[in-house]
Amino acid sequence: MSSFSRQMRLCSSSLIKRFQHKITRSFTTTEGHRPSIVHKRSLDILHDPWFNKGTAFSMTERDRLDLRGLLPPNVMSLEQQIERFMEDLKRFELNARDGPSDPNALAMWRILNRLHDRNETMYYKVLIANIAEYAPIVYTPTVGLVCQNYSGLFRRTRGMYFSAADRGEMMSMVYNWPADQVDMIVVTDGSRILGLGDLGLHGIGIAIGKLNLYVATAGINPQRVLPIMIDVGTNNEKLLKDPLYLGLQEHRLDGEEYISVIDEFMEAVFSRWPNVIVQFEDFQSKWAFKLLQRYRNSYRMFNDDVQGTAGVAIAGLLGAVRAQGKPMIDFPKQKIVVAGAGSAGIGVLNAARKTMARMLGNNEYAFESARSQFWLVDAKGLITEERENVDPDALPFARKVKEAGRQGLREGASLVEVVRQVKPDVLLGLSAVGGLFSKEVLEALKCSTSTRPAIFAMSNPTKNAECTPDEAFSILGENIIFASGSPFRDVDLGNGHIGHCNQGNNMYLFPGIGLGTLLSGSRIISDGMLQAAAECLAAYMTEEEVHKGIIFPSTSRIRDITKEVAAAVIKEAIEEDLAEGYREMDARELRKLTQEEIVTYVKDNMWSPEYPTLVYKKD
Ligand SMILES: NC(=O)C1=CN([C@@H]2O[C@H](COP(=O)(O)OP(=O)(O)OC[C@H]3O[C@@H](n4cnc5c(N)ncnc54)[C@H](O)[C@@H]3O)[C@@H](O)[C@H]2O)C=CC1
Ligand SMILES: CC(=O)C(=O)O
Ligand SMILES: [Mg+2]
Repeated sequence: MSSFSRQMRLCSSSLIKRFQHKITRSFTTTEGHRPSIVHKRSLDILHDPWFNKGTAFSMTERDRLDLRGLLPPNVMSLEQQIERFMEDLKRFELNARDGPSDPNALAMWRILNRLHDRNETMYYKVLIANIAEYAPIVYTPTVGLVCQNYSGLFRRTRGMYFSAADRGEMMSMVYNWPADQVDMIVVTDGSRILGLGDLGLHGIGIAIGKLNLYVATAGINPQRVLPIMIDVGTNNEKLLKDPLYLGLQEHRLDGEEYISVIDEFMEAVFSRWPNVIVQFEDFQSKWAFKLLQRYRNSYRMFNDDVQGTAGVAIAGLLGAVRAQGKPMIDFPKQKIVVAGAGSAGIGVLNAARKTMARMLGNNEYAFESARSQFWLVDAKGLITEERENVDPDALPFARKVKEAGRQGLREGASLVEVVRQVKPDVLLGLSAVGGLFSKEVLEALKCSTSTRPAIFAMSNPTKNAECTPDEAFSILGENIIFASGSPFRDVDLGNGHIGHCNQGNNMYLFPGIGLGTLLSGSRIISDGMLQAAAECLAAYMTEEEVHKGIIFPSTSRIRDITKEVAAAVIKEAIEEDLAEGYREMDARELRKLTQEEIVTYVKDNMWSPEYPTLVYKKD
């Protein structure tokens, strides 16, 4: 290049730069401050890439554009949004290179999530057809990883957010949701997400995951589900310090202040959608029981961790009795050690005690004597009546001191000591402590008096399982029953036999409980309806299956089992005179249905993903 032409180029490029600089300056000083006129509001703006600013919408804009409640409460700048995006992108590159936390699963979640954002019909068609393969992606275990990385993964908003800062506004905010009909809400306050602790606002991922299953397995119409996060702060110090955290950066509300937020939320959603069903999910135990007692007789609600888990565990425990070649009625003779005295563990114990009492004659004496079948171990060891400040929910299961002494046990005895002395039929873990059923504990279980001991390692996600099926089968041999909360592969025992790994997860019940309640039109969810759901699941497995150690159906059959569970719930609601009907099926018509007709009624009301023909009509 000649020196002349080089000079010309330099000159023209500096001119262009100066000119560009001018253009940019004039653009930012005039255009940047001039408002853009939009002819849209609410979700339509968030779904429009031209106008969407995501979490950067200011509070005044959110009010002006009916966006309040549709976004996480923390307002971000564009720079912060980019920082969050880049951090996520870098983490993804790192994961793909070093493979720390199953990058494939997270990559699959992203691909499925993008499809979910683009085309719900296609998304659910894919999910239903491949439910066994993708339930572990949209639900446990991957959903746990998603919640842990939520601020990086957040793209298009989904669901609603009510925060402590919205007090006094919730009754009007619910109208920002575009659907006039909502059948199912799953709500969390993010305080105990799976076994991962307080994840604050990021817990919305679990509400989304559960509702994915409602649509895929119970056929609830996806236009009528609503995931909700109630952000009352977080006690997770890492999130409190994270400049990119999407939730309120203050400690959790407590006491009356906390209750008043939840009360306001319940009033607001039931005032707009009087027929909605609200599933409480992953609330820390401290509030799970209190809120359940507070609302269960006045609202259509249930707590999945307390009641759904209990039903699944009862079905599994009855399956384990059958697998021993005994009739279910022998259940009250089972010795059961439970590790974990939180919402899930106590929920299971209460339901198991009631089931035993019913089998023993359903009187006070039976209820009292059933309690001696349980040993409850928490982080401080065996719970006895000697324990100071014992949680009132755990108190009914505290062992009497003298009785424990006769068994060679004492207050605070370790899990291994308890297993050694009790020689239980069942060892059930809902402790959120991965590996709690150590080699020593499993060795101790060899002394079980059962012909076929059962191990339920129910904590989620995978890394929190109390033990793996490989560990259980390798130490105890093939003559055991094994179930885990998150999915594991069956174990090849090397002798031509397979060690079956059951998935013992409330996913087998909550969709059917919700669907059955909806279609029965029951105003509450009674103990009887929950019991009917559990018994239906227990009876679903054939003798042949339980003898092979298969006590829960495979996830590929979950849509069918959900239909049966829903029918059982409806039948019970009719028998208890709670059913008020649904749409054209009024209470009188419902009462006329045979068992078979109830199942058909359920099937006919399950949404299936098919493209409808669309026509345009002006408002
Ligand atoms: N498979 C399923 O369907 C379900 C599984 N879960 C799982 O159950 C676990 C617990 O849930 P929550 O009861 O709500 O939690 P939580 O945090 O309220 O309770 C955990 C309990 O485990 C006890 N614990 C802690 N360390 C222990 C140790 N070393 N030995 C014995 N106990 C110990 C604690 O003292 C506490 O009582 C979670 O991992 C959750 O994912 C919960 C619901 C359903
Ligand atoms: C499965 C479930 O609800 C939990 O782990 O919390
Ligand atoms: Mg849960």
